[in-house]
Amino acid sequence: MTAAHVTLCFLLRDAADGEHVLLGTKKTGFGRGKVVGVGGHVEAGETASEAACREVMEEINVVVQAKDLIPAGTVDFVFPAKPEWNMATTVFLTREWDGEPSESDEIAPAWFPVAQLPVNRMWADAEHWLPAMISGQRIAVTVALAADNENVADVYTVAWVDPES
Ligand SMILES: Nc1[nH]c(=O)nc2c1ncn2[C@H]1C[C@H](O)[C@@H](COP(=O)(O)OP(=O)(O)OP(=O)(O)O)O1
Repeated sequence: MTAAHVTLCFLLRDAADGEHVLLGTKKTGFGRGKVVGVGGHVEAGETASEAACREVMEEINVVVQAKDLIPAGTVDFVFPAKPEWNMATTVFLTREWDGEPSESDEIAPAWFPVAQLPVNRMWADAEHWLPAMISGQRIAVTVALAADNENVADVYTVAWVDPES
């Protein structure tokens, strides 16, 4: 599939009521108004790790070092009714960063309990892959969106092997 290469990076921390993940309300561009992961396009000459570190800095003002990124797998978002929206996503988790997440022009971050993700405000596909990745499963997921570009038509998941390990 022809697809833009993007990254997502999920910060994780433990709290009294269990594990929390940092998501954010997208303020601009693709997916505006939805609660999404922090991330964006991999630019020419960048690795996915470099892009993830840059995006967390740009979007939530924290420093994540590439060595602290935990590869979680990939998600290919396929929009059959809108192929120009197709995205090939490299997903990372991290438990280490410097700074306190804060709002940018692009995203308003907030912590959510992993056990209670705000699925009604997220892309409909997120519940099919995000909890599994946060739980430590390394997976390669293909999501086919429905004709409305919102609902999920199909999800296909296989084990993922890190090509860099
Ligand atoms: N079906 C889907 N479910 C989901 O959870 N995230 C999705 C998705 N389809 C796309 N995404 C994510 C992946 C990517 O991080 C993001 C889109 O990238 P960007 O935020 O960079 O796009 P924008 O066009 O807003 O920004 P620029 O790159 O600055 O133009 O949307």
